[in-house]
Amino acid sequence: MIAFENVAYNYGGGELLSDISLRLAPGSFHFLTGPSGAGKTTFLKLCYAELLPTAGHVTIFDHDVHGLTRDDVAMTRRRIGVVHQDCQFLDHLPLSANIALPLMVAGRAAPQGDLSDLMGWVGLDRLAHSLPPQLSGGERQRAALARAIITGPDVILADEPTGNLDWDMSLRLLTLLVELNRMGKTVVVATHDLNLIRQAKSLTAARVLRIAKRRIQLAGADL
Ligand SMILES: Nc1ncnc2c1ncn2[C@@H]1O[C@H](COP(=O)(O)OP(=O)(O)OP(=O)(O)O)[C@@H](O)[C@H]1O
Repeated sequence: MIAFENVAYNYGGGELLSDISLRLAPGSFHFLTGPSGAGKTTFLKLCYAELLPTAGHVTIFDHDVHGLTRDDVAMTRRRIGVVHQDCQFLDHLPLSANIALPLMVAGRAAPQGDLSDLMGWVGLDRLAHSLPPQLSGGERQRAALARAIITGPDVILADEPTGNLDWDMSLRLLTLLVELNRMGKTVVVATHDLNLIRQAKSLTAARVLRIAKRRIQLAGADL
């Protein structure tokens, strides 16, 4: 689904990621961990062609990103839902409109039933008419997840989705991600939170990728 072959990335100050070869198989669940600044967000950006590798090949849905036209990138992005570390909303639009925004941008209408089902699933149905500044951190993160999946992507990339959340809310978000994976979605979650990863192991067969010294390796059972 997404494959890296001898990939490196360099912002200009030396290689941040080097010689990365891995494959994110359809329906897999991966955590990505590593110290702050190790390159987790950079790796995720390579997974949705926001960045192109400075060496090696990234293949997304069987297409090498170097050969993608701008239209191809737009099509590819529709199949990948991204929950950004610092999720931004349009503060003057109600939550339901914010969540439906990716569909509108794609020129598709959100069937009202589908939108309310999705908002119910993330537990935000009663906040459909609220404005983003009125939301708590956990509500914002669940809204960001709903917005990332409204187009029905095959892949969900979440960058520190539980960063500022308390444990109960982190678990709630994790449960949603695990449910999405059970529905067949390929999920990658970047996180510092080793407790969350341990908890997830009781819920799903997640693999853990660890970035260290510019390389990404499968972590052992010590987590
Ligand atoms: N656009 C950029 N230009 C130059 N350097 C950058 C750019 N974006 C990120 N970096 C640097 O690349 C390194 C890795 O950043 P990245 O955000 O991928 O790390 P991270 O593991 O996600 O960190 P954190 O856990 O703190 O979010 C950092 O040193 C960062 O300062």
